Amino acid sequence: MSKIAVFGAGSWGTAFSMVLADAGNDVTIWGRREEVCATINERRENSDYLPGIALPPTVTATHDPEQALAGAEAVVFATPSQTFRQNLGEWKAFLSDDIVMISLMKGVELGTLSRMSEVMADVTGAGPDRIAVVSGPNLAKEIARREPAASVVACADEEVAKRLQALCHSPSFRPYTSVDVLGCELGGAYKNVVALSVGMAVGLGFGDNTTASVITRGLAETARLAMALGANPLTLMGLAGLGDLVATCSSPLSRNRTFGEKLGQGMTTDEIYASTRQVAEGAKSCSSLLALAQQTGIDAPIAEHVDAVVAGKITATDMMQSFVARDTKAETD
Ligand SMILES: NC(=O)C1=CN([C@@H]2O[C@H](COP(=O)(O)OP(=O)(O)OC[C@H]3O[C@@H](n4cnc5c(N)ncnc54)[C@H](O)[C@@H]3O)[C@@H](O)[C@H]2O)C=CC1
Ligand SMILES: O=C(CO)COP(=O)(O)O
Repeated sequence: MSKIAVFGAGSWGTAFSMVLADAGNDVTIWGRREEVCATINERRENSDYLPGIALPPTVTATHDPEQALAGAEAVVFATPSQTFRQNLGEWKAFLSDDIVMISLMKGVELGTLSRMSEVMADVTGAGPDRIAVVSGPNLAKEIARREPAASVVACADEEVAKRLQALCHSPSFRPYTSVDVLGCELGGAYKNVVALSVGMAVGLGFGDNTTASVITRGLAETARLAMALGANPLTLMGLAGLGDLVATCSSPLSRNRTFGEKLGQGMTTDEIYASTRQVAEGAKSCSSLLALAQQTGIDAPIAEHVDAVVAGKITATDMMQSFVARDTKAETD
């Protein structure tokens, strides 16, 4: 039985802990709030994030990072992206020199424009063979209900990816390997921005033609940037690209789509932040992805418009009108 540490006792950290436990591992969650850890240990439930879901006996929680990491062969990170660099700086002292780090996070850092694998490399000095990501159509609540789903485990070292794949292959969770860490991370971060714009369309009362058009152009925009940065185009057609984009943009469970829906209904960004504790990564990553696209010389109208709506510079209605009115061009340009 392998011991795995999972940092982050929110929706996805907890649901992925269940996957790891179902796959036969002994899992220790590090939680920021002691009361959440106590509930997990005493009531076998994370009532704040996954109420009504019974946790397997091999999942326990602690607020002590050293204790969480003791004897762990891999550590999984599932906290918000924008604070991850600071968090990891605090946890770094407890990481062994050979531990493999896995990011579940779907954001790009503001300012540095770093992906989470790059933050892990910067902060710890670890090489690419110790850095991996898991990304795919994996809405936490559905995973926690053990509904069948697939995902991608990406690491530049294929042997490491295969080892991690075996660690998280459970009866309801099917991981595929990839060596395209960049493609998986950009697919995961960009789909949140596209889900914001789809949510806005839904909030404005538009139907399936509108959402399908935005989803498809969102995939084109994601692929344009990711390929310019060196991603394999097939990654964007796969689970961490199209798969996650479809799941997130279609599901009322998505926090990003819901955030967009509220913007479409006329709420302001501050009002939405005040209404939920859960992270909607796209509301921040729209700025970093836009900056990354500008730096790379890539046209990114969806990121540009979502960023402007989130910043309160234009309305969701302005965004939709502008999408249609933009200069016309060939679909493949
Ligand atoms: N929920 C989902 O369905 C999925 C989420 N993800 C990604 O996983 C990451 C985590 O998301 P969720 O677990 O859903 O978020 P969440 O909002 O449910 O939980 C976030 C967790 O991080 C903790 N946290 C918040 N601020 C913190 C800070 N400054 N320092 C340390 N811990 C902090 C919270 O207490 C909470 O335990 C995000 O990047 C998200 O995009 C990826 C796939 C699925
Ligand atoms: O990444 C996700 C599903 O794969 C979850 O999306 P949200 O963060 O929008 O809830």
